Amino acid sequence: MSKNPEIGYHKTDSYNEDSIKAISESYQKILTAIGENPHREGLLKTPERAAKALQFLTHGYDLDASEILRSAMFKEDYSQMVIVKDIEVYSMCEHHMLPFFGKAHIAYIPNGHIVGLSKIPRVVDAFARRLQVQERLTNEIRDCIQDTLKPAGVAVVIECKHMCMSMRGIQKQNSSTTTSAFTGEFENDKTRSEFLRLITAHLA
Ligand SMILES: Nc1nc2c(ncn2[C@@H]2O[C@H](COP(=O)(O)OP(=O)(O)OP(=O)(O)O)[C@@H](O)[C@H]2O)c(=O)[nH]1
Ligand SMILES: [Zn+2]
Repeated sequence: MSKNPEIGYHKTDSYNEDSIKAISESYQKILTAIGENPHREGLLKTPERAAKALQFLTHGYDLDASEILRSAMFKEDYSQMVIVKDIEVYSMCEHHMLPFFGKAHIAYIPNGHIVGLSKIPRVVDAFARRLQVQERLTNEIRDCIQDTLKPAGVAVVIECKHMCMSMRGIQKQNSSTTTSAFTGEFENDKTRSEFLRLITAHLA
């Protein structure tokens, strides 16, 4: 898989064949362990398909989130809040390897540089497409933007539903989890409130 920041995400034709082979062999053993027959027709290609799916779902390990941001930073004299909201998040909890998914809302206040807007969702994906906990995902996005772009402040709010809490375990279908992380000017109540108001407002 590529680390090229210009690509920035996984290309479906660039699987790592050695790793696909190793994961497929493991999935074949899992099929046997759950009482299935991995040689029946419907399951013949399943280990390989599942291996490719897992490699896609964890392709963030091969991405350099800072490099993605650095590839599109522009000098600009704009110092108001920039918000990208409702960014779809798909990740996998590191405890059960089940999906958690929802939305991220991200803002920064430029300090000499702005960043190409698409790079913010790309940073989200680079960290989300790994085994994660929602809290670490939130902090990693904040730290990457703060350390690379060096803005006057960063705000990250993530709301997700965790399949490990709905389809198993406590089996709560409607609960969701919100996490947040702030730096700089967003540690100030007034700026943070403005951000929270804007991400809940329906402007369109
Ligand atoms: N803080 C946090 N916890 C998570 C996240 N994803 C899953 N978990 C929790 O991780 C915990 C693991 O707890 P354990 O008691 O070791 O696992 P378990 O026996 O499967 O727990 P139950 O889910 O309660 O059945 C559970 O409480 C999950 O809800 C996450 O992103 N952040
Ligand atoms: Zn879990």
